[in-house]
Amino acid sequence: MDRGDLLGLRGSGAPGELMIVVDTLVKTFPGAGGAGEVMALQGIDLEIADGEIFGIVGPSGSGKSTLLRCLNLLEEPTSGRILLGGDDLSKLSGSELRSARRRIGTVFQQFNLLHSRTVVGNIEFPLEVAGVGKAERRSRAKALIDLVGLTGKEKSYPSQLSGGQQQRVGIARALAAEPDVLLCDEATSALDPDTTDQILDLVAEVNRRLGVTVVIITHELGVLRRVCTSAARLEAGRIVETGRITDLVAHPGSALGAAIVPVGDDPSAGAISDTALVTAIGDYAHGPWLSEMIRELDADIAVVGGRVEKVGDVTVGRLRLRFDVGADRDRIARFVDEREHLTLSWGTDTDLEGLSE
Ligand SMILES: Nc1ncnc2c1ncn2[C@@H]1O[C@H](COP(=O)(O)OP(=O)(O)OP(=O)(O)O)[C@@H](O)[C@H]1O
Repeated sequence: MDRGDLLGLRGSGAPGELMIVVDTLVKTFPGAGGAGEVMALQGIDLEIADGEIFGIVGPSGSGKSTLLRCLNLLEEPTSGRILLGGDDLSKLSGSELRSARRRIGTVFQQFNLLHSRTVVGNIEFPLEVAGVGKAERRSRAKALIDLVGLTGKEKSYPSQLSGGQQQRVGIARALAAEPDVLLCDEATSALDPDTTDQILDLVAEVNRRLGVTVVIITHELGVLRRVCTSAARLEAGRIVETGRITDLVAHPGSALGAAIVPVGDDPSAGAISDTALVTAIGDYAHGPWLSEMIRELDADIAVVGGRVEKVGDVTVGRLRLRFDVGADRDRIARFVDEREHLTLSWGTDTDLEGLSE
């Protein structure tokens, strides 16, 4: 699929069309010192729609990097398939494989720039390797420098740039071959919080203007909140939950949703099992649903925790509520069920490893 001229800005891809399909992907490595095999990926199924910004999270050793390396064709799957825009990558070899590689750009945590080359030289490098002529290289590099906000820095070397500027070069270089997919491997982990936000905003702009599908490996909840449209959580080489971010947040049983909008422990020291976590999504989060609940249920309710977050461009409010002893849980459930934008679960949140604020 041709992403077109970078100078001509585009909207995102056809909604609903799948860009990446991972089908029963298994990856094993030989164990160290003759020990048995390490099964890094144990049958991953994943669908990523064209134009999405898809986050992948999980604790250390859960298989995130292995999955990313299978997606950018640095690792060969042991079994299973990866389809990119409908093409089965496992069936490609030689020149087809090389051109498939150019459909995927990768941005690294440590930028991985060539220190002996200028900004322009770094961005042009993948185009040189691909045999693109000089005039075309220059014009693409210029458009990308503009896009990532580095105009005036063309002749600087990486050592003369801040971390955020170096990552802008990393993003421009990854986009040089006009890929369909941008893979970001902990691309903001080496950056301070303000620079992280600027780089995330750039990734979102690239996604919107070029229509590039973005896959982000991250341990930062802020990344999921700020830019991701969907996410998957890995544990021990398997996907344990996946979905649109707003659906995960609204879903009462979702550990990832709870981590994205955490309410925290109940400081009133009562039993958590007696409290309910109520989530309100969108405009409803701004509305008087709590007073409605108190009126309609004629209940005494204490608010013992709460948080309101912007998740993408949707507001999500979560409250931990303590009802009076003997409250009618069925009636409370009915009240919530009758309202499309409210969900409720009783009891505790699960603590997730490998995620930080
Ligand atoms: N080249 C390799 N040889 C042997 N085992 C490997 C290799 N690469 C990864 N593994 C093993 O596969 C499992 C998954 O590793 P992977 O690096 O994909 O996890 P991760 O979720 O990216 O971890 P982290 O967050 O720490 O980077 C681990 O048990 C790891 O030790």
